[in-house]
Amino acid sequence: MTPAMVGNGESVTPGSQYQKGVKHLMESGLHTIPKKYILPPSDRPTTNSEDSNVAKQNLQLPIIDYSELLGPRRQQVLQSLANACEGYGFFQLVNHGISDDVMSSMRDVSGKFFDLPLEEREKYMTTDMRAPVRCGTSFSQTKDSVLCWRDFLKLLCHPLPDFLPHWPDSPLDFRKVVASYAEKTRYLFLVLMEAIQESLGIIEGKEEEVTEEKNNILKDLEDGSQMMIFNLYPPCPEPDLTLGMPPHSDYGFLTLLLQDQVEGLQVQFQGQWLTVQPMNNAFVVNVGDHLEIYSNGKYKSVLHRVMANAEKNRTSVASLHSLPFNYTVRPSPKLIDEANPKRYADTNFHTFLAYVTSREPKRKDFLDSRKLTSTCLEGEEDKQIK
Ligand SMILES: O=C(O)CCC(=O)C(=O)O
Ligand SMILES: [Fe+2]
Repeated sequence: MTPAMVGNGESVTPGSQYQKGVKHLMESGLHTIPKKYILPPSDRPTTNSEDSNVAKQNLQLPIIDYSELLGPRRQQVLQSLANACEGYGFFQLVNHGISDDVMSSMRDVSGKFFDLPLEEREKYMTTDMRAPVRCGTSFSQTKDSVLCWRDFLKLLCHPLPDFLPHWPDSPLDFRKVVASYAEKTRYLFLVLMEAIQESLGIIEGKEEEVTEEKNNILKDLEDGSQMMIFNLYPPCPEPDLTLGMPPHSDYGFLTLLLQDQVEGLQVQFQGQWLTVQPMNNAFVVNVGDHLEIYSNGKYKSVLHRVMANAEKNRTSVASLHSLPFNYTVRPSPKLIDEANPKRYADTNFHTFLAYVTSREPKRKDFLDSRKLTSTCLEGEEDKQIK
């Protein structure tokens, strides 16, 4: 995910009439969308493929059964996990052990937060990317030349005691519900990362001797960053002219997404935009840029976007996980040899910030900027960053 940015871009700078977000805009009673939200025809949702109907086709994502991952079928599930991460960059995670109650409480508090009066939400509006709590709108708020139909709340979550006191204390049960959900999703992430490393052949099965690499990366991920992103896509009077979120890939290793029953998420699959069918209480999990780098390109951080719709509010909550912010992400040495040279330059949060604050982020351009060409030598990596 490319978070909102610090900077002097002209899009939603403080004082702009759009700064208060699309929910606020809609409450003023619009019947058409302001010019600032209208995409050029080539970027509009229904004209992105030759056949406009294609955009409405559904995509059946691979399903990973978490409970089976922990049982005697682990090896088969690891193979399915590898296929999903290579072929789709996405899967649905079912039987994950987080109760329906917890999932629905999370959807509830998220809806209630966006229902708070603007004066309450406004307290958290900032463009400081390092703020522990950030309310905002669009995608890269200060850089987007065309705005998108989305409001958000972003919370840093780990270590919890550092951040919890900064979180909104309204609605009443917000902190309690989100803290419990954050810890549970974090645990799932760590179990998934262990399985993913096993599926990549980086670590051996559970019974085997613990390797050096297992110690390092899993330990680092345990101390890692977690950001919770609450998304609100209010009904849009002209959904064919804009998007809830533009095509992008996610920052981090994995994103665990909780969506409601309203369709909207689309994934790029074999050159087409396909809609992910909501599955009750499942997580949509996707590979982020850092896992693509760590796997040296084997697992794919895939473009996705969100459609706006005319009738319904849509909400989603994305939990993004990675290494601690000051750590470097690099391809695993276990996946590099003469036949598989290193394909990505080392990267960290600073590199990312420097990149995204200098331009309007588009599609997967940050990840692309980290790719090494076959002739690029280690020592030349820095040239690519600047
Ligand atoms: O709302 C969604 O379904 C997707 C959200 C998303 O892609 C993100 O927050 O990075
Ligand atoms: Fe995303």
